[in-house]
Amino acid sequence: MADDGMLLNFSIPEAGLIEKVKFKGGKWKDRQTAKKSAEKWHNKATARLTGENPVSKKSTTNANHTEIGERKTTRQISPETWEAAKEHRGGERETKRARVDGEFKSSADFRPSSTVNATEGVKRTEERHGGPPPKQIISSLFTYNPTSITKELVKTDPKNETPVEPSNAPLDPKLETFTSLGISPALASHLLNKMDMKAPTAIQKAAVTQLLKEDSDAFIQAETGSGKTLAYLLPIVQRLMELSANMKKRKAEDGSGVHRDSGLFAIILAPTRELSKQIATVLDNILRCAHWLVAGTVIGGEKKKSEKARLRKGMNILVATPGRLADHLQHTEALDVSNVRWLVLDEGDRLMELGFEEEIQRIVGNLNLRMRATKNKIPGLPEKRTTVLCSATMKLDVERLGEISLKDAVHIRADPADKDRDAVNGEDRDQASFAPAQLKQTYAVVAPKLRLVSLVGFLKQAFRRKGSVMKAIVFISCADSVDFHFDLVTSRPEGEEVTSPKTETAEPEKKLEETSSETKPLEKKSKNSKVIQSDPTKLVVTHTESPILSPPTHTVTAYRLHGSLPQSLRTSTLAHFAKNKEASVLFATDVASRGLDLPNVDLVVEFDPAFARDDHLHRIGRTARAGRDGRACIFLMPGCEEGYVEILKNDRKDGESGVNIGRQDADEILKKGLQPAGQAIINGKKEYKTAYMDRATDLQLDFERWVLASPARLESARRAYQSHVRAYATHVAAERGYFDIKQLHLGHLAKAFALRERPSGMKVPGLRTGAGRESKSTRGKGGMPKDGHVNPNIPEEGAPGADEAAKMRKAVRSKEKFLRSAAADEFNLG
Ligand SMILES: Nc1ncnc2c1ncn2[C@@H]1O[C@H](COP(=O)(O)OP(=O)(O)OP(=O)(O)O)[C@@H](O)[C@H]1O
Repeated sequence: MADDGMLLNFSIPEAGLIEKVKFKGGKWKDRQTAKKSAEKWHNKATARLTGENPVSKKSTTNANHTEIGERKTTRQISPETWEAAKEHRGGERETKRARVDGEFKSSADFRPSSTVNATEGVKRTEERHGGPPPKQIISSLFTYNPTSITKELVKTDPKNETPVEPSNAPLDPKLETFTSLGISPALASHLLNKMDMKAPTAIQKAAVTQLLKEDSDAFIQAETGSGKTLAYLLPIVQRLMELSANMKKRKAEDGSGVHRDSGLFAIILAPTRELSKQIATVLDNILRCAHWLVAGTVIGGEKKKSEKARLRKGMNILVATPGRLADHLQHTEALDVSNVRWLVLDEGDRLMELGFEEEIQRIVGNLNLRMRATKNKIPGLPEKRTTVLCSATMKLDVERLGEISLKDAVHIRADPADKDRDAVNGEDRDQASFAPAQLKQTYAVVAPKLRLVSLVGFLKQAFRRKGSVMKAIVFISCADSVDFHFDLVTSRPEGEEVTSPKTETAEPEKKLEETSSETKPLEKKSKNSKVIQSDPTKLVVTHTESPILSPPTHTVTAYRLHGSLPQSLRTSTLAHFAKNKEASVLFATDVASRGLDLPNVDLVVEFDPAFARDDHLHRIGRTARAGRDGRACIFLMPGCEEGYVEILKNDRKDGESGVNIGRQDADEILKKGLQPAGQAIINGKKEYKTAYMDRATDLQLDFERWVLASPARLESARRAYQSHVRAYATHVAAERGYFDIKQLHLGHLAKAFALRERPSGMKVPGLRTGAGRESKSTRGKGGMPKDGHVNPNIPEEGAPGADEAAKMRKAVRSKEKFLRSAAADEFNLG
């Protein structure tokens, strides 16, 4: 009705108020796109005129931040939902939550097993926490994402790429042999025939020559997978074999050579039990050609009594963890170290990182003291002890370890030219360590909202062709997040049996009261409320098949590994993963990054970038070992994180050129991983080029529903998210410019954990406790870096653009508040 009293009375034509345009000419695809957007606009405009609900007419794929109860399984919002949303925004009636049928209509790839629908899950959460469920935010995956600032560094045609010579491979057996380094023919033929080692690697050549020639201390530095273990073991075994032969010649006491009672001659210290066991296995393999030499381990994890009994029986080479050895030195009389002439500190930087400085000081002091007190010297035994420090990377704390343990040490490197090159390249690259040259590195630029689906897409693509990727390791920043991702990818389709022959379970140890399987969802210890899942029948699953990652042709097994798992489980999981000859993927924290020699790992994914460059080098070093090929991909978020490409360039000896560093973005990953090759016909329609977006959206919604369907999963997702954010704040100061916590979009990131809640309203009862990565002194309140810098892009109050700035400041403040509230405990990285 018009203001002047005139009454307008006309009917709406059937075709609508606004005439529809016909599109002619051009490509069919362009016409379709134009038609669709015109239709959308037409519906909206008609609805505005008629006062109808526009969304009920048309799909709302791009509806951003729809604060409503729950979305239907298809991406259309029903009239009831629309009503509910209207009421939610201040309508008169009581807010209704939209119904969800819990059915997975759209994704062929992923269907959760639970028959519990999302609304019931939320209700149960509500009962548990005694309050209304938090508002749900269902945002589109493909809108409001930050834009990337990097481009492909060097676009080379793969055909024109010159093959890169492996840098950690064994040398040419025609030119170099073990015997030419001074290794006895017996030992050399054992290496060849029983261990399939024809020639030494470059670091073995340098180290064996040096350590057989002189008794001076040494620092062995070489890239990952270059054979450092044999580089220090071979000279020790060779020298002991010579000692034994000499004793036989001299007809010592009982006329025999070295045997287990002759004394302990060498100690090898490694930072973890896993590594110690690995070294002990290599040593046992070598000693098969010198069976009179006996090796043993003291690494904890078993009763000290049995370790003492072994020490009493006698051994010539001991592999130990520092804590346990220091303990035995103090309390086990049978442990006589007066004859120890070789001390090896393997993975030196990790020994320091794990805080073994004091123990190592005690051990070195003890060895010095007992050596001086020795009266009965064995003829042929060196006068002086040789200490060898080993590391793939060189950090300040390795230098400190060197100060404690080494005297006038020789620096042994694989390529003697490295020193000269360092001198030319200046301080930054001095003593730098590099990734193996043959390793192919890529980085994936993925916005926070797209991280979860992109990871799944990436892995699906990697395992698509049988035999293309045998084993992959996905590095994740913290234990909670490992658990979440493992549980998600191992969820079973509806109605399928949970128990599978590939599922390994174990009773949890006292410290870890948790369970993680589809039927027995993740429930964890609550620190504050003591709501503890202490049912001893609950089991921990560490490996099982992953339906979502398995292509139709074969099965992919998923594993998980982190420091909060009981030692026995960690060991058996690693052993199982190492032996598995089928496609498998290990989700792990940095506990799997150092020294572990897992065969046939073709791909390393750094889903969460490492806390420091050295850790990154160790992680990617799990592949491309001993001259073999390997691939590594790091996920970076658009923006400041992309600056990390500089670090990737520095991984390479060739430096700045950036050759061999490829770039991918989320669209590319999703297209390859989720969209089948060729053009498919779905529901009678030809798939169009953005089909991957629909698939990704469906997958994301499936994940979100999976999380919502059980209170335990919801809790696990929240815990993973919060631990992840706190871990993010602990990147080393030098790299915080790339990983700036203040630039992190917490809301978007929540979507990567399949959460639909605001970060500020998230409550996690009883986060897992555990040692944080950095000491308290290096972290400020709430896990924020002490030197957390202020974003220079935010103008001061009163300055131009101050309104926007005020909003940004508010966002930053609430982010900090969230971090503080979430950081009551240390996050668990182990
Ligand atoms: N001379 C050789 N010929 C063939 N293979 C070898 C040789 N030396 C070592 N290897 C193999 O190379 C792999 C890596 O060896 P090792 O674990 O000692 O490397 P590393 O330098 O200690 O690596 P990291 O720094 O990651 O600990 C092992 O599988 C080992 O069997």
